[in-house]
Amino acid sequence: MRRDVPVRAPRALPADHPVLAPRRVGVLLINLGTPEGTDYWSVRRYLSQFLSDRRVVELTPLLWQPILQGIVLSRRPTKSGEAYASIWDKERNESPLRAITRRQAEGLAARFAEIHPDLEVDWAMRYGQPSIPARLQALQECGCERILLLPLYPQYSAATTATACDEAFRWAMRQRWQPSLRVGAPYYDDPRYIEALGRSMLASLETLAWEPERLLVSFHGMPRETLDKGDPYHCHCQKTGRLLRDWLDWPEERFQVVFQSRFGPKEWLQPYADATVAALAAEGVKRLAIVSPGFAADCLETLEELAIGLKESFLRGGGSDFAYLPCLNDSPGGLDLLQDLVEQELAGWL
Ligand SMILES: C=CC1=C(C)c2cc3[nH]c(cc4nc(cc5[nH]c(cc1n2)c(C)c5CCC(=O)O)C(CCC(=O)O)=C4C)c(C)c3C=C
Ligand SMILES: [Fe+2]
Ligand SMILES: [Fe+2]
Repeated sequence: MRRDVPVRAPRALPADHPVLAPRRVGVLLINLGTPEGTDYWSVRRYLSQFLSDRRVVELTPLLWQPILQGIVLSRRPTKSGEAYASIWDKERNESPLRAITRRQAEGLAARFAEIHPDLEVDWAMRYGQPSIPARLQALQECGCERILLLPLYPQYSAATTATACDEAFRWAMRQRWQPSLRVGAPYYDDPRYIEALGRSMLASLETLAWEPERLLVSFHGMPRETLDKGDPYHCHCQKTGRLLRDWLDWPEERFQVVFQSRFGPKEWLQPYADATVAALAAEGVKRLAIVSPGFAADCLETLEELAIGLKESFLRGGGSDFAYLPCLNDSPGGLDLLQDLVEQELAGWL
């Protein structure tokens, strides 16, 4: 039962009291990050910060830093810079990941403006700009005493979700007056996520003049050993895949979960997307569709690696039709999902 709390008239603050902004609630959408440009140094700076993160490469820095700074970062920035250049928005000088994440935040802010005017929506990147500490600081300065961190990763992994939270909590460690922080849960099995994906895929499939013989559901890979160490990422991916197949009612023998974007010489989660596509083409499969539900926004790994690179290798191997089905991005269905997740995670705060 609700207790009746006596309402007190607001007291005037003493003249020398620090100025306080009106109390607000903040939401920070967090994605991975992206370079500032496609030139060698911009990509090198970004990769250096990303690949020095011990949540991403779990080797001792004594061993890894000489390899990273001396070998990896001498060649990879050029190769990755060329890949970024093939998908870059030259007019705004930014990557798709950055543009889409910003539009997701703007779209959510517009939706909440009338229903929750005390809510502030912002976005940040774990690597590069805008940084998590800078945007948390900005939210705090505009009066957010409560902040929801929403890592835009449906499937949890230490290399993505945990490191985003680490960065936010490192900022909080330096604050005298910390805001109350909440973290949105992974949503890999949320029926609203599965349905949004399913509907978006059906809409994309309807635009094709052909029917896929196979549907590949591709997730970003992780080193195989992270599974043995207890990272739930692999299980989350498999569950998303299974729920998606059930929702679509897609025949099991024409459906496969695969892992893409392998980095380094170690074994990663299998089956690999590139090897699977090559094998399917060799088997005589002609028509292939692929979707990547682990990315909330299209990015280098989907637009360049899948929609360009994998398509080329499938066609070269003998395939005739290849369709990449886009991420939810800032589509109406994508924004409906984000709005539902935010409202759910803010229960009691609004
Ligand atoms: C969605 C989940 C992601 C997981 C899991 C993940 C793990 C992971 N990634 C690397 C190495 C690289 N990833 C790169 C790009 C990249 N990775 C993700 C997401 C996940 N990574 C995204 C969204 C992007 C694209 C960023 C963009 O600007 O569009 C890159 C950089 C590009 C390149 O040089 O290939 C690297 C490197 C590791 C090692 C890892 C797990 C341990
Ligand atoms: Fe990655
Ligand atoms: Fe990649």
